[in-house]
Amino acid sequence: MPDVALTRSQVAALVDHTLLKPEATTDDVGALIAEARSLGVLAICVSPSMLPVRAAGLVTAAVVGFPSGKHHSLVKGAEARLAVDQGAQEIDMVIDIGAAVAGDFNAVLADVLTVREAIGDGPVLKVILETAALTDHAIVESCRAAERAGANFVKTSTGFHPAGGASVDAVRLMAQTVGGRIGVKASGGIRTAQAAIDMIDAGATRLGLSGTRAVLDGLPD
Ligand SMILES: O=C[C@H](O)COP(=O)(O)O
Repeated sequence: MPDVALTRSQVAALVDHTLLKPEATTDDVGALIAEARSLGVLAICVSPSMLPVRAAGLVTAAVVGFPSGKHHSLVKGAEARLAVDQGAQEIDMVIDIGAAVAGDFNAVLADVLTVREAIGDGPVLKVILETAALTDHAIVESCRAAERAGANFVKTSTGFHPAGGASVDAVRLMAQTVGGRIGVKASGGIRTAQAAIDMIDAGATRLGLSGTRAVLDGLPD
């Protein structure tokens, strides 16, 4: 994808403004919503216990099986169902990263399918692979499994794994694998406007940011 001179509003339209810190309070989420509105972003992304929220005009996303992914699939499904019942329009679930590391991509597919079946076809389902902890082969096969299971996006990272967050190489590989059939969300450690542009140039169609204002302030109006 050619390097394009994206404007502040064009990038903002791709952003899930995110607050997933364990210490986050309902007041913090209220401030997140106000800032999201002021920044003109697409969505907010919060922990499921913070729902329901009053975020009219914004898309509300909630994480599931976060951040380890080591929850039973049925627990992830129930968590996702409850989040949707409490107003989430998008679900960002974490796969069982160990299954991907072990090459058990049928288990990855079953995990994602369980959540998809729990929420139905309406909500957007994004699947967090934790790409910094995976080989290129595991990234490719996990993308394929997620797509087969009905994911709407594949997503790089939780932002909480010691292996790191999003990389341009991982985003490019994910984008090549899904071929535009589903979205690619880059998240985890994206701190500057240039980093955001690089991810978009590599094929990211959504950005998960906690430091959204700093990223957008680096872009032309
Ligand atoms: O999308 C979810 C991530 O937690 C955002 O990562 P970040 O806090 O490094 O921007």
